[in-house]
Amino acid sequence: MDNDIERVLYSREDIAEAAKRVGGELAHDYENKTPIILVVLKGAALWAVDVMRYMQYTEVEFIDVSSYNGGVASSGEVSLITDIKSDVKGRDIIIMEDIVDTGRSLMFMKDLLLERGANTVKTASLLDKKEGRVVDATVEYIGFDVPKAFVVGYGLDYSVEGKEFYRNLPYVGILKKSVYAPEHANLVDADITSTH
Ligand SMILES: O=P(O)(O)OC[C@H]1O[C@H](OP(=O)(O)OP(=O)(O)O)[C@H](O)[C@@H]1O
Ligand code: HPA
Ligand SMILES: [Mg+2]
Repeated sequence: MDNDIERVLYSREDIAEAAKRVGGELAHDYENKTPIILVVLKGAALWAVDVMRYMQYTEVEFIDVSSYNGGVASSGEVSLITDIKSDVKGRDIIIMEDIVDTGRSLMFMKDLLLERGANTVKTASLLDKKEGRVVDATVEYIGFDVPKAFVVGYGLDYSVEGKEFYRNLPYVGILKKSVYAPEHANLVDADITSTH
């Protein structure tokens, strides 16, 4: 799998430091509050666990939304796969994301939560790809500002035909173009699947 990575952007140690920093900021800003950490499945699971260790009181909820039905481009439509279990009315919500790219997933969730009467909705994302934005979605707590490239690792996947790859890499790196656009290299499909 490491062979499919063009360049490592953030090491395991860089990410641990970012989680400590963001967790500290959240602990400070939500002192004496009872926020709900809303983990966006599946990609944000690793980052969310790291960050919440630095916080005091939190409740944890999960939501699963999807807009990348395989491949490297947003389908443009966000679908709600699994809804939140608890009532968010009057609550302070911290959305935990691995990446905010076009911003569509985040916008979809913010609208949903505010419509249901959440008191505040803020976002803590491992990565903020500002150059990818097509809607006006803001991230309040950012691990790293990431350049406009398809990145994988530390929760972020590249999926082909329902199979997910690279989520378990302990770092974040740029995926080689030859993996998803074989015409850019001397690779054929068979080589791609055999490299994972
Ligand atoms: O800003 P956007 O362009 O909407 O992209 C960001 C979203 O895309 C990814 O999720 P994905 O749909 O791939 O689901 P996954 O986390 O299960 O891989 C990522 O985890 C974010 O939720
Ligand atoms: O760069 C990305 N990598 C993986 N998943 C993503 N979902 C949105 N952007 C990305
Ligand atoms: Mg994905």
